[in-house]
Amino acid sequence: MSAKEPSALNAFERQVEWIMFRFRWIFVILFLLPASLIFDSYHFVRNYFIYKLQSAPRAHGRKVARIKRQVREWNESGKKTKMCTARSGWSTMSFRFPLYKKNMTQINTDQLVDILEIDEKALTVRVEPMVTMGQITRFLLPLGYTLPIVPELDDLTVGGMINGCGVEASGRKYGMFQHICVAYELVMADGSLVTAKKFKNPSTQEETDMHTLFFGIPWSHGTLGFLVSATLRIIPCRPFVKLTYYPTKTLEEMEATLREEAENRENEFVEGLLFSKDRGVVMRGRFSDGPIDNTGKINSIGRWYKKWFYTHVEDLTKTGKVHTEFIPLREYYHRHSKSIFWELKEIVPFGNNVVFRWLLGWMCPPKISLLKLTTPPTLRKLYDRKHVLQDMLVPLDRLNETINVFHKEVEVYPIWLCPFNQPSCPGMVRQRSGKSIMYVDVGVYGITEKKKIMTHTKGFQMMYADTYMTRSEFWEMFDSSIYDWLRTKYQCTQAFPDVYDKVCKAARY
Ligand SMILES: Cc1cc2nc3c(=O)[nH]c(=O)nc-3n(C[C@H](O)[C@H](O)[C@H](O)COP(=O)(O)OP(=O)(O)OC[C@H]3O[C@@H](n4cnc5c(N)ncnc54)[C@H](O)[C@@H]3O)c2cc1C
Ligand SMILES: NC(=O)C1=CN([C@@H]2O[C@H](COP(=O)(O)OP(=O)(O)OC[C@H]3O[C@@H](n4cnc5c(N)ncnc54)[C@H](OP(=O)(O)O)[C@@H]3O)[C@@H](O)[C@H]2O)C=CC1
Ligand SMILES: CC(C)=CCC[C@@H](C)[C@H]1CC[C@H]2C3=C(CC[C@]12C)[C@@]1(C)CC[C@H](O)C[C@@H]1CC3
Repeated sequence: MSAKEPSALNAFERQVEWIMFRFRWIFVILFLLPASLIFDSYHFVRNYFIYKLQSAPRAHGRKVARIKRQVREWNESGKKTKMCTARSGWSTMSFRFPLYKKNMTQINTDQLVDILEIDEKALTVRVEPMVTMGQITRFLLPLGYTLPIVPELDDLTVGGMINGCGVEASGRKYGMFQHICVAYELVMADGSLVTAKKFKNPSTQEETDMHTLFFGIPWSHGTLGFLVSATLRIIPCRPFVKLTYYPTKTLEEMEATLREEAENRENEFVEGLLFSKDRGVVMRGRFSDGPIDNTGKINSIGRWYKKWFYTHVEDLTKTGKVHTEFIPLREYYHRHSKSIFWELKEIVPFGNNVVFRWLLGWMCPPKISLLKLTTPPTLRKLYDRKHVLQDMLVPLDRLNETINVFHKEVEVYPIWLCPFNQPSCPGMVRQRSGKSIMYVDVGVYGITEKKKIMTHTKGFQMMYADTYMTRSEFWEMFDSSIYDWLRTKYQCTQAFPDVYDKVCKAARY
C-alpha cells in the first residue's frame, strides 16, 4: 500500500483549479463536441469507402512491409534505443501520458486501422490492431455476427485489448478479450513476421514456440513484438438483448446474485453496479429477437435524448422491483460510452438534464482522446489528488472484502462489477488451480472526497490504471515464467523495455 501526498496549494491556486474544473463544460460544449463529431464522421466515411473498395487486405501487406523495414533499420543502426509504437499518448485510453515514448524509437503502427476479412465458415474475423470496438460492432452486427467480448467504450482498440487487457459483461462465458483470440501476426525484434497461435498438440519445435508466444502476448504491452493483425472469434447474434435487472439490498445479496447469474449457462451477459456499499443491481442479458412474448418493452438507450444508462439503472433499483426490457444490441454494447461510465458528470454536470440531452445529446460524448489532450496541467494536478481510476480483477469470493477496502479508502460510487471466467492457462495473469475460476473486475472511477490512498488488494490490477506498485510487488502479482523466457528467446531485452518499465508510475505522467 502506498500513499499519494497532496501537493500543497495556496488559496489562489485552489480557486483557479476549482474554476477550471467547474467551468470546463464551456470549452467542451463549444469546441470538443463539434471536434469529436467531425473526427468521428471523417472515420465513418473513410471506413465506409475502404470497406466498399475492399482495399484493406491488399494494403495490409504494404503496411506490414513498412513496419518490418523500420524494425530492420533499427537493427542496422545499432539498436541505440528501445522500441515502442508511435501511437500518440493522448489518443490512448488511459488517464496517463506515456513518458517512455520520448526516448524510444517509435515504430509507426498508426496505419493499421482496418478490418481485413471475415471467415464465416471458420467463424473468425481478421483485423488490424488499431481497429476500434465501435468500428467492429458497426461492421459485424449488420452481418448477424458479433465478437463474443466487446469492451464497451467505442474507441478501445484491438491492439490495446490484446497487449493490455479487455473485460466485458460476456466475460462470464468467454473470459477476457485475449481468450477470444485465435492468432496474432507479429513483427518481432529482428524484423521477422511470425504467426503465434494455439496448437492442439504442437508437434514441431516451431509449433511449440508459436504456441508459447501466443500465451505470452496478452498483458505484455508491446514488449515482445509489434502486433500487426489479430484473428478473433465471432459468434452469431440477435438484434436485441433481453435485459433483466435484479435490485440487491446488501453486499452479501449482491455477491450471491452475481455468482448465481454468472454461473447460469443460459446468460450471455452479467454485470453488476453498486450505488452504495449495500444498494446495487445485477443485470443479466440474453440475446433476443425482441419483445415477441410480451415480457417487456424495447428501450433504445443509445438514442441521443435517452438518460445515461447508469442513471436509468439507478432509477430502476429505487423501485426495488425486478424489471425486464429489450435493448438493441449495439446500444447495449456501448451502454457506458455516452456517459463515459460516470465520468462525464464531472465534466458536463448538466449532461444528463433532459433539455441538454434533447438539444445537444446527439453530439455526445466528447472523445476521450480529445478530453485527454486538452486537460490543462492545473486540472491534471486536481485529478492526481482527487480522482480514482482502478480496476481490480479478484476471485468472485473476494468481492465482499475488496468492496470493503475500496469503501474504506475512497468511497467512490457507482462501482462497476464485471464477472469473467479465468481459465487455468499460461501467461502473465495466471491462476494455477487447474480449473477455471470465476473472477470479477471491480472498477472504481471517479472523484473521491477522502484523502486518496491507492490500495492494491489481492488479485490482478489492470495496467491502464494508476499503479503505484514496486517492481517486486508487480512481479508478485503477475507470472513471469513464460514472459521472461520469451524475452530472452526473441531478443526482446535489447529491443523493448520490460513491461513494468512501461506501466509503473515513473513511466507515465
Ligand atoms: C530456461 C528455460 C528454458 C525454456 N525452454 C523452453 C523450450 O525449449 N520450449 C518451450 O516451449 N518453452 C520453454 N520455456 C518456457 C516454458 O514453457 C515456460 O517458462 C514454463 O513452462 C512456464 O511454466 P508454467 O508452469 O507457467 O507453464 P506451463 O503450465 O508449464 O505451460 C507451459 C506450456 O504448456 C502449454 N499449456 C499449459 N497449460 C495450457 C492450457 N491450459 N492450454 C493450452 N496450453 C497450455 C503451453 O504451451 C505453455 O507454454 C523455457 C523456460 C525457461 C525458464
Ligand atoms: N473494458 C475494458 O476492458 C477497458 C480497458 N481499458 C484499458 O485501456 C487500454 C487500451 O487502450 P487503447 O488505447 O486501446 O490501447 P493503448 O494504445 O493504450 O495500448 C495499450 C498497450 O498495448 C500496446 N500496444 C497497442 N497496440 C500495439 C501493437 N500493435 N503492437 C504492440 N503493442 C501494442 C501499447 O504499446 P506502446 O506503449 O508501445 O504504445 C501499450 O503498452 C487497455 O490496456 C485496457 O486495459 C480501458 C477502458 C475499458
Ligand atoms: C471498464 C474499464 C475496465 C475501464 C474504464 C476506464 C475508463 C473509466 C477510463 C479510461 C480512460 C479514462 C479517462 C478519463 C476518465 C476515465 C476513463 C474514461 C478522462 C476523460 C477524465 C477527464 C480527463 O480530463 C481526461 C481523461 C482521459 C482518460
